[in-house]
Amino acid sequence: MTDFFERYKKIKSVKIKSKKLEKPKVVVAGRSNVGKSTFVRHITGKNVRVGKRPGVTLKINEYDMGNYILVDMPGFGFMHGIDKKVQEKIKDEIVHYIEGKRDEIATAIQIIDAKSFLEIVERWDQRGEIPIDIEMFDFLNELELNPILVVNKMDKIKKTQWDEHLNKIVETLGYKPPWSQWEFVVPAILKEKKGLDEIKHKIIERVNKFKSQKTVDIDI
Ligand SMILES: Nc1nc2c(ncn2[C@@H]2O[C@H](COP(=O)(O)OP(=O)(O)OP(=O)(O)O)[C@@H](O)[C@H]2O)c(=O)[nH]1
Repeated sequence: MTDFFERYKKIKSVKIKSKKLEKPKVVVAGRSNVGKSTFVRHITGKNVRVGKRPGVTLKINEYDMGNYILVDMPGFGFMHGIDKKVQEKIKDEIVHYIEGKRDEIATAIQIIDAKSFLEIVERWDQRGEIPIDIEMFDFLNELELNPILVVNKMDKIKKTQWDEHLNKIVETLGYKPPWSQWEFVVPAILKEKKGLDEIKHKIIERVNKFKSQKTVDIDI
């Protein structure tokens, strides 16, 4: 009996060690052309291709960030010259990946384009469909990934209209204005690295929380 417990304890400690060695993942998602590659290039410091043509990012890229692994997902949504079926397949692959690796993912970053987000939402609403950006954000929340919503290209919005615009965005996602009460919202101008430090800070907070929760889970 004692032997059994000793052996069990040994196996358990090996498991704990190997779990602790795994680095949590942080996934980056967003429609095509929202500035995802710009973000990944700035945060990783590596030379990621930044394209003007939508749909440049076609595969999943992973970057070792020290404390975590940054996973750059392919851009989803409508893309010129890409078949609707292929677009659906990309979306399905993203969903499949995130669901499959849920336990390894500390958080997600969803980047949206401040201006086109509301325009696209309106268009989809008129068709009676759920806009893909909203669908993705709801999905990330349903999985309790506590996603960071990066509202990029704020330079396209007049400074005096920032609050009104951001309020509309949070309202569209089902949250009450003012937007500033929601910790997950980060207005950004990624091409000028504005908002980058705040995003980094939120990632680290979430990664640390994830790591401490993981340890508690395993010790029980
Ligand atoms: N105005 C403005 N443009 C930006 C900003 N950030 C990125 N862009 C531009 O938006 C375009 C698309 O940027 P990317 O970083 O390639 O976007 P992406 O989401 O990776 O696009 P895909 O590769 O198609 O998935 C480029 O022309 C960028 O220079 C920003 O803060 N403001």
